[in-house]
Amino acid sequence: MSSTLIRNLTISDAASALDAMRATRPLVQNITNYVAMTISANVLLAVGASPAMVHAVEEVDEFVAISNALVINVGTLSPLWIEGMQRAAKQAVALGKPWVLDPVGCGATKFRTDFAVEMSRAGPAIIRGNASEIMSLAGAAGAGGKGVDSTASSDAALKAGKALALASGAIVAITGETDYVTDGTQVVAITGGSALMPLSTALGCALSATVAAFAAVRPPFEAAVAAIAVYGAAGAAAATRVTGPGHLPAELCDALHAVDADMIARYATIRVVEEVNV
Ligand SMILES: Nc1ncnc2c1ncn2[C@@H]1O[C@H](COP(=O)(O)OP(=O)(O)OP(=O)(O)O)[C@@H](O)[C@H]1O
Ligand SMILES: Cc1ncsc1CCO
Repeated sequence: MSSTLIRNLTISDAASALDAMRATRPLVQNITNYVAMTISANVLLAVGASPAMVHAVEEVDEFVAISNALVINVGTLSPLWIEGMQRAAKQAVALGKPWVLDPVGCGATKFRTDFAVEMSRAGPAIIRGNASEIMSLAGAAGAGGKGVDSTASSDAALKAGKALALASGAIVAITGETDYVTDGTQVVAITGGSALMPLSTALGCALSATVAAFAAVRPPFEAAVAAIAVYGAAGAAAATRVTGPGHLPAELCDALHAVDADMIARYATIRVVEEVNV
């Protein structure tokens, strides 16, 4: 569990994390699904990081060693990829590199759920998923889910998210209309984004990649909050420029390229909803 006290985490912390991330341009290794690859790479480039989509078991040890952070996304899972994911997670933990688990579609099939549970125990710094995925990963009742889409609200998943954080030792980020970040004890709520975002595929996957970029320069709790606030602000700004979900990914990338403290303050909020007593 994170020992970072997050009481004072603000928009200006998110903006300073963004500056730090852009200053170092972290190399983010993505073992991600076929659907998410291009949008994740474009989002990372637009926000100021350097993406690489690398998953072959023969090269993951070397690639994790040169990366600053890693994403493991189980969206289009197959046995060969599983081996690469297991090996990459092990290497990241051994080398002290932060990695983010995106448990796409957890709950849809036993194969995917069992593997997501296995990976949640393999040392991720952060787990980011939609409400149904987080509830399923936590073993909570009523997770629902329709394939890779959520049928639950992030509010309903908060209790499960806290339990998952305590059980896994990871920071858990639950996305939806309101996004939550928790270490199992402290909870931060972030608003932003747009109801159009779930109508464009893989924007959650691309957010997980963004969270990894921030984890290269900030501790996991702060990284997750900052990345989600930056992304939510850019998503909300992008949504003002479109008439439907079709052009949203392009506008999102433009907004992520332009996002700064003013845009974050205008379109996102960060609020501590539970904190530890000190
Ligand atoms: N109703 C909503 N209002 C505002 N923002 C939303 C809403 N639903 C989702 N978002 C935003 O969309 C982004 C992706 O979150 P979402 O929960 O849809 O991910 P996901 O289901 O894992 O996506 P995918 O599997 O398609 O990659 C987040 O930034 C989140 O804040
Ligand atoms: C649509 C879809 N199917 C498997 S992964 C993916 C991307 C969104 O999660």
